[in-house]
Amino acid sequence: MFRDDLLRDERILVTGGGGDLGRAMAARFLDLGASVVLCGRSPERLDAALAAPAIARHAERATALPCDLRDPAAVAAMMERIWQDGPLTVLVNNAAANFIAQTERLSARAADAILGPSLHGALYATLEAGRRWIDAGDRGTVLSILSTSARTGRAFTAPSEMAKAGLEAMTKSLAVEWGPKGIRMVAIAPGAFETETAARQLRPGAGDGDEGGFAGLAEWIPDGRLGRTDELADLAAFLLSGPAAHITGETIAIDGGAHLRSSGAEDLLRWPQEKWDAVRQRR
Ligand SMILES: CCCCCCCCCCC/C=C/C(=O)SCCNC(=O)CCNC(=O)[C@H](O)C(C)(C)COP(=O)(O)OP(=O)(O)OC[C@H]1O[C@@H](n2cnc3c(N)ncnc32)[C@H](O)[C@@H]1OP(=O)(O)O
Ligand SMILES: NC(=O)C1=CN([C@@H]2O[C@H](COP(=O)(O)OP(=O)(O)OC[C@H]3O[C@@H](n4cnc5c(N)ncnc54)[C@H](OP(=O)(O)O)[C@@H]3O)[C@@H](O)[C@H]2O)C=CC1
Repeated sequence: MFRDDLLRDERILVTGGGGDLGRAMAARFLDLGASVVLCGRSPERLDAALAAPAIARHAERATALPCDLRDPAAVAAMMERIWQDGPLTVLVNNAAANFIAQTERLSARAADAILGPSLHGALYATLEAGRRWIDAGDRGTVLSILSTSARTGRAFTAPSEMAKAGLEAMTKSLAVEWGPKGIRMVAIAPGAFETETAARQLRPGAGDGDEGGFAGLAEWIPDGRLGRTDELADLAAFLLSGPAAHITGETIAIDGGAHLRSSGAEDLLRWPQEKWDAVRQRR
């Protein structure tokens, strides 16, 4: 589909690179010639990502740095370390946290557990990369992974929707402010992709024969299926490539048209209180 050297000149930081979608994007960027740095909190998850065959076969161009994006000093230190080996050309804001809950029962700590990495962490990383690009007169691109719910809102995941809508506002605002400085801001809004964490956090089984997972969502999706990680990775690669140079401030949805029909909370809106109580107890 793409030329093998499409991203040859790119050096890309993928936050949450130990997670399913981050890992899939990193592998695709490596296939297309880029150098990639992965970050996340868990060194074990990062090591597992580096050892995965799709990444390990490009080992000379893949590295990882543990970093908790909720800590601005840790983000600054990570960027300093990365820049010691040369500038990034691309930041992919992919790391996030999310879980379903009745919003009125969220503690302040629970809300911050979601807003911290998903909104603040992405902003800290964008500021650290952006100011380095601007100071050096370098070009750069920020790709943020949002969610279709930045457009629709979604019941029972309000803090995550607030974070993703905030990142969409950042994408549009900085496209204008930083565009003249050579920085491009783009975003992808995925619909449902059955990654291990998303299925566990967003559709936990609640007993009584309910297996959980995303399978039941497909009936709401106009093309009848969930997204595939390779489709997301290809869209990301295109948005980072030369042919996309005139696209900025834009968010592309990849969801089979699902958000035009539903925010994806129809099943949750029918849950009885006992089911919410059961899920809350099992967390
Ligand atoms: C028609 C179809 C349309 C399409 C539908 C699409 C549907 C999919 C849309 C998906 C959009 C986005 C998805 C994602 O982002 S998936 C990625 C999820 N990945 C992660 O969450 C990874 C990171 N996760 C974590 O780090 C943790 O799971 C956690 C989020 C819990 C944060 O961990 P942390 O260690 O920081 O937090 P603590 O365990 O210390 O807890 C902090 C407080 O939060 C409370 N808490 C934790 N879990 C829950 C819960 N499940 N419910 C309520 N409250 C929770 C916890 O009790 C702490 O609060 P207190 O101290 O007050 O008790
Ligand atoms: N799967 C889906 O259906 C959808 C996903 N998305 C978005 O796609 C992106 C990837 O999701 P997905 O691959 O499914 O989820 P994962 O949970 O697999 O990936 C999220 C990654 O973020 C990292 N992370 C979380 N908190 C922090 C933190 N404080 N500092 C650094 N890293 C952190 C986690 O690593 P660690 O725990 O090691 O820190 C994890 O690897 C997210 O932005 C998500 O919101 C959007 C719509 C739908």
